[in-house]
Formats: sequence, structure tokens, C-alpha cells
Amino acid sequence: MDHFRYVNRELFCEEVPVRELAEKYGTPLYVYSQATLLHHLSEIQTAFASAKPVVCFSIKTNFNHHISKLMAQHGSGFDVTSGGELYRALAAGGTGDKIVFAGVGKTDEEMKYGLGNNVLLFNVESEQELHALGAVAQSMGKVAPVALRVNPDLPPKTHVKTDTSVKGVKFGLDIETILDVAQGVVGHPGLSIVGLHMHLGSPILSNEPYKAGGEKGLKLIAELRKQGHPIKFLNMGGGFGIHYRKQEALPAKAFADVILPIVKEANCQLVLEPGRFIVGNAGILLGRVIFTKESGGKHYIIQDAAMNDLIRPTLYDSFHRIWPTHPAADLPAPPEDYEAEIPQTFKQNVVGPVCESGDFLAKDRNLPKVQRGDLLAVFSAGAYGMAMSSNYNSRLRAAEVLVTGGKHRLIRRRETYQDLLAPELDCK
Ligand SMILES: Cc1ncc(COP(=O)(O)O)c(C=O)c1O
Ligand SMILES: N[C@@H](CCCC[NH3+])C(=O)O
Repeated sequence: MDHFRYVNRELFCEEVPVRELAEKYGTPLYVYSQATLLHHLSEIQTAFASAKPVVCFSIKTNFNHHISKLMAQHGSGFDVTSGGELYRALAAGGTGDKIVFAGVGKTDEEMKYGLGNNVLLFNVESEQELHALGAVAQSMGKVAPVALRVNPDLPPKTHVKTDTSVKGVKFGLDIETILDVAQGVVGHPGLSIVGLHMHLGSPILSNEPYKAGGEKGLKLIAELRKQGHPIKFLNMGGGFGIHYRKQEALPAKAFADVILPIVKEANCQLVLEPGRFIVGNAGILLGRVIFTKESGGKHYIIQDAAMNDLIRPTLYDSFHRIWPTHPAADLPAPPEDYEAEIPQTFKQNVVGPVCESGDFLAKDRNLPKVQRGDLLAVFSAGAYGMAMSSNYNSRLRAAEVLVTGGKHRLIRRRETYQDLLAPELDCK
């Protein structure tokens, strides 16, 4: 469910017309619906309730402090992948017992930071990391709780740049070598191998990979226990897909249907690391049309949201629905099928002002004619949108607004020109 809908040809977020938000806070602007966020978190909590999972919101998808606080207040823990993310998780009220620390390149300092805050699990991705973590833990008089991350070597599931469980990616321990690595640390005084972790890729639109990965995991857990490792946790990661193009994603229950029997058979505590599923459809990006032009036979809409605000189309050729916030009387709300003939539309490229040919939000998209000053909504932008934004071209990062019911509040102010220079001016 999401709470962005057209009423009388005007786009609302919950009970607020988004035009009001653009007028008050300016553009480009990220707008989030609190009801959608909490609905998706609770959909996961409910679907997996019988296993009493530790749900760790993957903070990399959207690290806004106010969103993290909402997550913590509603029972979520955090999946973090850097010292900075751990800092944010703790600042939002997260506690170590519900934090998992992932990442292929944790530094000694980051390991110390995690150990000092008693994180639930370190998801360990290589033999060197395992030994380094053991040494750091010993130097602190601690034992590090470890979930070994396995790369279960499954067929491709998603975009080549975001598939994390095919052979040859940098993530996890190869399924062929993980048991040897585990054997090498039996009895290590600084390590306790208490879990198995996998994160298959993102976004995934089928539950089959979770079944296949989980079944491989079951065999590994049995072998690890034979080696003497007290495996208590099965962390199935994140990756649950969302609706980008149309109603194409599975409900959380479909993932629970395949994961719950595996966790039961493994006799483990389930850990999950969903990100996109919770926040992806809870956010839109608003851009205002600056100019339109024709060039080389193509029609361009140049608006003020660019690749530095939302890099997913540039990076992965990702599809985000885009539609005017005030479509004309005879235009529908965003169409189900942009490839089909839509009356009064023609193929246009939606681009930003950045000096790169790759700066686009949509290519050859059926869209109606727009004018200077019109507002466009880019849908499903709540995950990996603001989080992957940058100051490229010295553009100011967008503001973020959270809507709940008929109320709205700024949760990140727009950057200023002074913000751009500040870290440099700190260096005299
Ligand atoms: C280890 C790990 N866990 C969780 C996630 C979150 O994935 P998603 O946002 O698709 O749920 C990611 C990102 O893909 C990840 O790398
Ligand atoms: N950042 C990606 C997915 C990678 C997830 C991180 N492991 C996206 O925008 O879809």
C-alpha cells in the first residue's frame, strides 16, 4: 500500500497536496509518507511474526535520522555497513542487541566500534576479516559474535550491478570454501561462530531464490554444527522487491512462506535486513520543469531533479514512474503501462541540469506536454534515492519532508552554498 494518490487530478501524499510542499520547501524535494513507511515495516513484522524475527532495517537505503528514529520506535533494529551507519543507528535509538554489522571491508576501528556497542552479529565476508575480527576482539577482552556470510552461488536474479549471490562477486565466502574457513577457527578465543548470513541481491521479485538459498544454508548449518560451532542465527538478508514499473512485487507473506519453514528446520533465530521494501514506495522525488527543448529529433524535459539527486536510472537503467502532479483533465493518473499508447503523450527524455549525457531520470518515456514551472513526481524514490545523492556539479542536496496525515515537517533542510565550502574552510 502506498499513500500517494491522485484526487481530482492533483497528487496527494496522505492528506497533503504535494504542490503545497513544493511551494513551501522548494524543489528538488523528497517527500515521504509516514503511513506507508510504517505499513511496510509492519507488513514484514506480521508476515514473519511466528518466528519472532529480529528485523534490522537496512539503513543504507535511507539514512535520514528522523526515519531511523521512526524505525527504532516501531521495533526495528538496524543493518549497518560502516562506522557512519552504526553511528546513525545508535543516534536514532538503536541498540547493539538489534544491530548487525555487514560489509566486506570493515576496518579495525569499525570492528572496535561494533564490539564496544555489543552488536548482535558481525556478518563476516572473508577469512582475513574473520581473523582480524578475532584479534581485535581478543585485544578488547571480548568474543565477537559472527555470522558467516555465504555466497550461495545462485542463478542471476536481478541487475548485474546489484546481484550479490552469483559466482564471482566480491560478497561473502564461496560456498565451496566456507566450511574450511570455519574449521580454521574452531576454538578461537576471540570468535564465536553463531550464525549464517546471506543477502541474495536487490531487488528480487520472486521468492524462489530465498528457498534455494535457504536450502543450501540448511546443509551448511548442519555441517557448521558438526564442527562444533553453536549456530543460533539464520540471517536471510534483505532484497525484497517493490513496485517500480507496475504492481510487480510480492507481498512480504510470499517471502515468509518460503523462509519460515527453513528457519524452523534450522532451529534458528531469524534475522532479516529489509530496506527497499520498507522505504522504497514511501518516498517520491519532486522536480520542477525548468525548460523543454528539442534536440536531434528528441524531446527533452529539463527539470531541477538530476542524477545527483537520484542516480538509479543512470547507474542501473532503473525505471521510475514519472507523471505530472497536476495532469490535465483528459489525462489519467500515472498509467499502468507506459509502453502502451497513452492519449496526449509522446516520447520524451526527462533529464536534469548536470553536465553528463548520462544525467537522465527517464528515456523515451510516454509523457504529456509540460511547461516551465510544472511539477513532476518521480515515484518509488524512497530507497537509494537521497541516500546515494551527491554534490556533483556543486549542486545542493535536496530537502526531505515527512508527511503524516494532514501534517508535514522538514526532516532535512536544503543545503546552502555555505554547506558546500564548509569542510574546506575548516582547513586553514
Ligand atoms: C548485506 C545487505 N543487507 C541488506 C540490504 C538491503 O537490501 P534491500 O534494500 O533490497 O532490502 C543490502 C543491500 O542490498 C545488503 O547489501
Ligand atoms: N543501491 C541499489 C541496490 C544495491 C543495494 C545495496 N547492496 C539500488 O539503488 O537499487
